[in-house]
Amino acid sequence: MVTGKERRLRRLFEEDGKTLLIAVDHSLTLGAASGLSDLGAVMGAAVAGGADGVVTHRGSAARSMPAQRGTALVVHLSGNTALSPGSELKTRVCDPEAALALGADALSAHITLGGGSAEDRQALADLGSLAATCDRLGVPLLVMTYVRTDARDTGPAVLHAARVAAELGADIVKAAHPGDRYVAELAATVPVPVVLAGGQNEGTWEAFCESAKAAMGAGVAGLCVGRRMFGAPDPVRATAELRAVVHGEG
Ligand SMILES: O=C(CO)COP(=O)(O)O
Repeated sequence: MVTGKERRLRRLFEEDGKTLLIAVDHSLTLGAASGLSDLGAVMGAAVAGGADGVVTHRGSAARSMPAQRGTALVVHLSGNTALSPGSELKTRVCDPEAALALGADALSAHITLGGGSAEDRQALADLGSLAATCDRLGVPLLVMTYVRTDARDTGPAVLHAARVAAELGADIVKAAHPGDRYVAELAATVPVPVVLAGGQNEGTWEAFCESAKAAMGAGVAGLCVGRRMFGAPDPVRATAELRAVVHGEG
């Protein structure tokens, strides 16, 4: 028997067990951030460049996500805006059932840990409840993990938060790049596939691709890239190049 989660996970991960996700949830936080004024064009570029999935909010999914075989839809359920301080603490902005009605192949939620005990407890409670709902509905849960820490070396906190997400039922964990010396440990100690965020669009494109290639070699299952894709001069080409990195093509 194939469970609903397994069936849907196969729409996200290719035969090689790897996935390239393009994340376009930033404009809820930031407004029409650079490169995101036309979300339909960005999503079209993700599809044209061969992304395995697109992560976006419900309104954008309904309006702008092409119904394209081979490109999974991941609906992001968490949000907050930078109009007020504390935008890293998210609230639930979409029900799982509403996301499934839009055709979601997976759901995505954000947790930030390290901001204080009360905030951590709320994030853990919310995640526990959402993971149970995803189990009931047979839909995979991607958890985007973030940490607030004063430590100069954020690697251990990144690893801990990623492990927390898996402990509570995430099927895929997204983490920031924890630093070269922690990537293999991240992949080895989180018992579900880990995808790395792209991060700020800074440094050269070549250096980013080299770092992503090294991370793939160290065992991560893929990438979940936003700003470096939609901030690129040619987002279709950027996606295709990331696809080659993730799937070891070319
Ligand atoms: O998943 C992501 C945002 O939700 C990744 O975005 P960035 O690549 O811009 O860090």
